[in-house]
Amino acid sequence: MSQEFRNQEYKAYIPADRWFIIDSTLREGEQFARASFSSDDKIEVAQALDAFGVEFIEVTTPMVNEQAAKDAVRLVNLGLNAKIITHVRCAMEDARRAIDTGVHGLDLLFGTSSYLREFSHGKSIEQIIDQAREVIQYVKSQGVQVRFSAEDTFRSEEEDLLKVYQAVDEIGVNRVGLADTVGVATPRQVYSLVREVRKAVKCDIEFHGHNDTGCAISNAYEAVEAGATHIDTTILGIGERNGITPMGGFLARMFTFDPQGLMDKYNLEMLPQLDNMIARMVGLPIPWNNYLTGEFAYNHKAGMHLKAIYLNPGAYEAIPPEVFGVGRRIQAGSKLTGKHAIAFKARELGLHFGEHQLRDITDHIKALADSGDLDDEHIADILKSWVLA
Ligand SMILES: CC(=O)SCCNC(=O)CCNC(=O)[C@H](O)C(C)(C)COP(=O)(O)OP(=O)(O)OC[C@H]1O[C@@H](n2cnc3c(N)ncnc32)[C@H](O)[C@@H]1OP(=O)(O)O
Ligand SMILES: O=C(O)CCC(=O)C(=O)O
Ligand SMILES: [Mg+2]
Repeated sequence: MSQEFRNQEYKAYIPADRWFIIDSTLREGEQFARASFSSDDKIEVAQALDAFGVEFIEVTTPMVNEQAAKDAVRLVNLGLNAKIITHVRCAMEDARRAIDTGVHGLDLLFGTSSYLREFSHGKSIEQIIDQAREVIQYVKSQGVQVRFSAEDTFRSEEEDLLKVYQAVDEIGVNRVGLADTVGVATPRQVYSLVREVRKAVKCDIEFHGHNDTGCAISNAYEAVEAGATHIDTTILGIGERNGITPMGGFLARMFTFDPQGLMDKYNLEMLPQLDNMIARMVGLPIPWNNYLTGEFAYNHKAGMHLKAIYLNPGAYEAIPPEVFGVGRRIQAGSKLTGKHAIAFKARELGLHFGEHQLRDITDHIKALADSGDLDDEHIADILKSWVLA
């Protein structure tokens, strides 16, 4: 099987050095129904993420309990290349506690939608800005990075958002964050709001997208296209409800624009290790249709596909599986198979058949497979018995 990888089919119009990953498996991911990471789990996850090459690791607020604070200290003390950031409410008490852990940055958030202003914290836009000023100035005075995010951005008024973002930009944040907290934004909305924010602030822009309506990956992609610099992901997409942008799916999306850039930046072949690690920790299997690492993500079955796949896998694969450390599955024994697939199977066994014989064998296999697929061993037995017949 020849693996000809046609790079010219990829248009590198979003270079991989234009964006960074903030992996939030140890923060948003802890909010997943089945996640409850022990201290040792957190160390294992952080070390794996660091070996993979993510630029930032976001961890749960130390306000959760004493152990969460100790865990943050332990993660910082690992001395990883990835920066450790903790995610806290925009409140002095939280900021002080976070600074005490020695983290490299604080991700502050404050809800700006009418829902959250009314039912969460009860603050007006002016009060949010005043409180943000005090907290941001304090964090900056401690010499660590600071980001301010308007929680529930996409159900907030644009006028309020721009007022808040411009205010925190002037106070001196490193990044502003746009959060699709309930996963309601469309890709076009994300693109257009990030464009507006891009024009309004000097600092970097982060995007955090939930997957309630299935747009988390496309929204993250649109955010980058519109000028976002940092994307929040979690391994397998775990998070509140049905989660956020999954790291693997996001990387698959971005790989198609700049394959070499991604390969230079991350140890992509570690992805199955990361996905398996989180599947084990949350006690669930990797979904069968998961991006890149799902059991059937690289399964090829229909005869028309198999013919081309044998000649060049790129014919039916956007991304070569080996780049992400996974393999392809050739399912040649189904009723949808074709003579080319059977001929390739025969050739693998050193057998060659004429056109008529091949047609007969294929028809025989298709007829048998009508009552259930044949595995490779069964196909091989049939091919060998045909030679002897
Ligand atoms: C969309 C997201 O994922 S946001 C991140 C969510 N993460 C977490 O909640 C982390 C885990 N949480 C916890 O351990 C706890 O909720 C704590 C420690 C943060 C707070 O616990 P409690 O004091 O018991 O409060 P509780 O969780 O019931 O209520 C939330 C409090 O945060 C306040 N709050 C909400 N958003 C903000 C904000 N951006 N800045 C400041 N305070 C805020 C609410 O007003 C409420 O305080 P109140 O009781 O004075 O009204
Ligand atoms: O802080 C942020 O930007 C995101 C917070 C969050 O998890 C959300 O809004 O869904
Ligand atoms: Mg979230």
